[in-house]
Formats: sequence, C-alpha cells, structure tokens
Amino acid sequence: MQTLLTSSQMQTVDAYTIKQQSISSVNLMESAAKAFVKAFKKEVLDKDARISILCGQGNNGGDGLAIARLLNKEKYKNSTVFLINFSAKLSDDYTKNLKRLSKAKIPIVEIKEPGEFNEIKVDVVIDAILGSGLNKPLSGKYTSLASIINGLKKQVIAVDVPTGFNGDDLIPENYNGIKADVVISFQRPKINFFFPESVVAMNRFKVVNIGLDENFIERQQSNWKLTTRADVQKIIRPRAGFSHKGTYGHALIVAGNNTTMGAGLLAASASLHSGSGLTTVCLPQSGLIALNTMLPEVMALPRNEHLAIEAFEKFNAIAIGPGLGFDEENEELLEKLIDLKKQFVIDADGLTILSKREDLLVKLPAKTILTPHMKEFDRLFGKHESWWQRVATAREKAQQLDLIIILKNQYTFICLPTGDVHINATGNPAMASGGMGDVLTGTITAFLAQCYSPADAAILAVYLHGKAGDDLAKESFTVNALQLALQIPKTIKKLLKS
Ligand SMILES: NC(=O)C1=CN([C@@H]2O[C@H](COP(=O)(O)OP(=O)(O)OC[C@H]3O[C@@H](n4cnc5c(N)ncnc54)[C@H](OP(=O)(O)O)[C@@H]3O)[C@@H](O)[C@H]2O)[C@@H](O)CC1
Ligand SMILES: Nc1ncnc2c1ncn2[C@@H]1O[C@H](COP(=O)(O)OP(=O)(O)O)[C@@H](O)[C@H]1O
Repeated sequence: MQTLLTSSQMQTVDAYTIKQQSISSVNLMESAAKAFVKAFKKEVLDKDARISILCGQGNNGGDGLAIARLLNKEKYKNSTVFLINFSAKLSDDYTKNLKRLSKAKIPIVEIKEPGEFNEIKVDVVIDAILGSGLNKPLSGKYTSLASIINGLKKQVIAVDVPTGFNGDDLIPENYNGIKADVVISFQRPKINFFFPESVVAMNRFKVVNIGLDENFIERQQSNWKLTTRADVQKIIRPRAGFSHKGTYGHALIVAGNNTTMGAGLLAASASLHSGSGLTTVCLPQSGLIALNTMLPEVMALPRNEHLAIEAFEKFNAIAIGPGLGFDEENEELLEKLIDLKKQFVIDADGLTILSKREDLLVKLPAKTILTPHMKEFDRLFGKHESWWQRVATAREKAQQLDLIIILKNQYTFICLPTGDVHINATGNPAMASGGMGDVLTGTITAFLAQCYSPADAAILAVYLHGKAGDDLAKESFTVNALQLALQIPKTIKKLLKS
C-alpha cells in the first residue's frame, strides 16, 4: 500500500529528505530531473525531435532547466529552452540550474509575453512552467500561454503536473491550464490523477522515484492509499496442504432473472474461478439448464416464492443483486436475507432496492460490501456534481453505516469504515463491457467465503479483477466478462510466483 499525499505534505517530505539524507535541494532537483529524463527517453525515441522546454521561475522551472541540460547530454540535439519570465520571483535552485545550463550549448529564449512563444516548428513540448507550487487559479499571461500551447496540438509532456493543475482538489469544468499527453510525476501520483475530471488536463501519467524518504512518506497522516502488487501478494494465501473443498467456504450468488440470467452465471463463474470451495447460485427455475450446461461445478438453489429462508443459512458469504430484478418479491427476499446477518456483497438490483428502502440500508450487517457504479451510487445517496463530492459521500457513508463501499470506475475507490480510501489502479478500457461488474461481485464473494476479512476481500478482488483484465488486454483489443472470470486463477498464480 502506498500512502498518497497532498502537495503541501510532499513539500514537507521534500524538506525532511533534504535534512535527513544531507542532500542539498539542488541535488534533489538533479535526481528528479534524471528520473524524468529516464522516463522521457521511453516516450520520445527520436533524438532528432524538436523539443521546446518551457521553464517557469520556481522549482518546476528549475527541474525543466536541469532536464534541458541532461537531455543535451543524452544527445537530444534539437532542444530550445524558453524562460517563462512572467514573475519577478526566482527560486534559488532555478537560479543555480540556469547558471549550470549556460555552459551547455542550448538556445535559450526569454519570454515576457505569451505571444512571444510562437514556436510552431516543434515536435515535443516539455511543460515545466508551474508545478505543485500552484497556489491560486491560473490567470493572465499563464492562461494565454497555456491556450497557445494547447492550440499547437503537439505532444506535451509535463514535469510533475501540468501547469495549472491542482493535484489535491476538484478540477473545474472550465480548466484553463495545459493539457498534457503524459505527466511524469515525482515519487507518488497526485491524488487527483485518479479522478475522472483530470481528463481535461492529462491523458496518462507515469510516476518516477526521485529518492524521497519512503518511511517518512508512509508515516504521514493520509486517508488515501494506493493498492500495490506487493500488498496483494501479502494478502493472498496459497492453497494449503491437506485442504479440501470445505476449507474454502461456500459462496451463494442470489442473482439472475429471465432476461438477465447471464449476470448470475457470470458472478457464479467468477466465484468458482476465484477459489471458493463450493458455489451455489440462487436463480429462477428457467436458468437451471443454462447453469448446468455452462457451469457443472456450481450448484443451484431454485428461487421461487416457496423457498424457505432457512435454505440460506449454510452459506458463509452471500452476494445479492446481479440481474436479480427489483420487484416486490426480490425486495422481500433481500429483507429476509439481511436479517440472517451474514457476510454480504450487494450489487446491481440489490443496490436499486436499497435506494428505495433506506430502512434496509441502515440495517445492513457491519462490513457489508456495496459495489455501486456511479449511477447506482447516486441513486443510493443522491445526485453528485463531481467525483470529489461522490467519493467524499462514499467515505462518510462507509464510516457512518460501517460498510465497505466499492465505488467502481476506471480507478475504483474502496471506502472503508476506518475512513481510509484505497484506490485501485489496475484495469483498462478493454474491460468496458457488460457483465464486468457481475464478475467482480462473484470474485469478492469467493474471497469472503474463503474467510478473508471484508476489507481484504474487497481490495484483493478489485485489484485482481483489473489485473486479469490487464493481462488479457495485452493480447486482445476487448476483454469480455466471461473471459475475465476464467483468467482470474491464472493471474493469481502469476502473482504468487513472482
Ligand atoms: N518533493 C518533490 O516532489 C520535488 C519537487 N520538485 C519540483 O518542484 C515543484 C514545485 O516547485 P515550487 O514549490 O517552487 O512551485 P512551482 O510549481 O514551480 O511554482 C512557482 C511559483 O509560482 C507561483 N504561482 C503559483 N500559482 C500560480 C498561479 N496560478 N499563477 C501564477 N503564479 C503562480 C508561486 O509564487 P507566488 O505566487 O507565491 O509568488 C509559486 O511559488 C514540483 O512541481 C517539482 O517540479 C523537484 O524539484 C524536487 C522534489
Ligand atoms: N475503462 C475501465 N478501466 C478499468 N476498469 C473498468 C473500465 N471499464 C469498466 N471497468 C470495470 O468493470 C466493472 C464494471 O462494472 P459494472 O458497471 O457494474 O458492470 P455490469 O453492470 O455490466 O456488470 C467495474 O469493476 C469497473 O471498474
């Protein structure tokens, strides 16, 4: 797990590292520039590319000057440095790097007015104008320059953050900063990189290590965590010697209806492939042939109005919702199930029922896992104007109601009752197709059945679901839900081996 920090916390880390490691701030800047250049070389392979390096007058600009010098050493021969001199204040390390740069034979152009930057014959722009020191909205000359750069429609690579991008708070719809193709950020991604609103400022990001004190970072107070491969490797337990099907629990998937039977089958397949010892699906009679044909390993509990609630008692984890329908009968079933006080995952139509029945929402057993996508979430907790607002509500509700709320998106936010938000960064757009959420539900249920704690089951399942999608997307333009369910055991095996 990596702790994610705000820009001001990163400044503290910066200062601490300088003090504790007896490294000067200009040397820290040098290591940031080196790390940037290493990543840049993978982005821009052509050493003849015409590169414009735009440097502000703070430390972000200082980075830019050091980068210019290092790129020159790396034989990028067509670079020009533009000094964006819109302010009177220069940082010390900027001044030191300007002096160092003067020894290299790189053209330097001073820009005092935005219109003076009219470099249209450029292939790559390096944006080192303003970084994480942004302390007010962008305006005046900076806005005009950002608009000129965006208008060039060239490849833009930003140092640490795009100019005008606030790393820690809502990005306004009328964002007026630079739009980067790639951001090469230092040591930790900014929290805002994971919010969909950041799409106006960047297409993707990379994070490079610059030698900041990791232990100190991890000691900082922050509720934002990023799940790493190492975390998942620590959580996941290998299959034990002398174990048998009883060792790995019995998952029940209450799902499927005449026109949405597939949702139940997908969730059941995911449960089976994610390692639950036994899986049963509670589905209508009309789904039995499909189930027995497709998943002979999975058992059925035919769902009808005569089904007694005692039939649900033997399961140690129950998922309710994929393709279930939300008529009165299903509402009654959900109500009865909740009274059993089992470990639940509630998804899809189960969530729709909860959005109509607040009395049930507040009765959910502790650590019940909810898996809404954006629309389901807003149906449950009210309309939200932004993802910052939505995540804030999810965090608050998880604490208030003692629930685990998995708010699904490209980057999924797992909100725990502790107030922590675990961000998941696996997964990709090849997975954007129906049934994917049903598979996630089945996977979570399987981990609950195997007695992982609800928080671990959520973190593990979300990571593996995305990772399985990433593994498949290496070879395929699209990834469908059933393929993904089948991939999960292979992805787990690979994680355990490495
Ligand atoms: N630990 C790390 O991660 C490391 C970080 N490093 C690098 O340092 C960068 C941060 O540098 P930084 O603190 O000097 O601030 P930076 O972004 O250059 O801004 C400069 C000045 O601009 C001004 N200003 C602010 N907003 C404005 C606005 N809207 N419109 C106009 N002006 C505005 C404001 O001045 P003020 O307004 O207060 O006079 C501010 O002081 C960071 O992104 C990374 O590249 C690495 O070198 C090493 C390790
Ligand atoms: N572009 C993407 N990147 C990463 N994950 C994605 C992407 N698109 C979809 N997913 C994942 O697929 C799942 C979709 O869930 P959901 O919308 O409930 O699907 P469905 O209702 O069709 O089963 C979520 O876990 C989501 O994170």
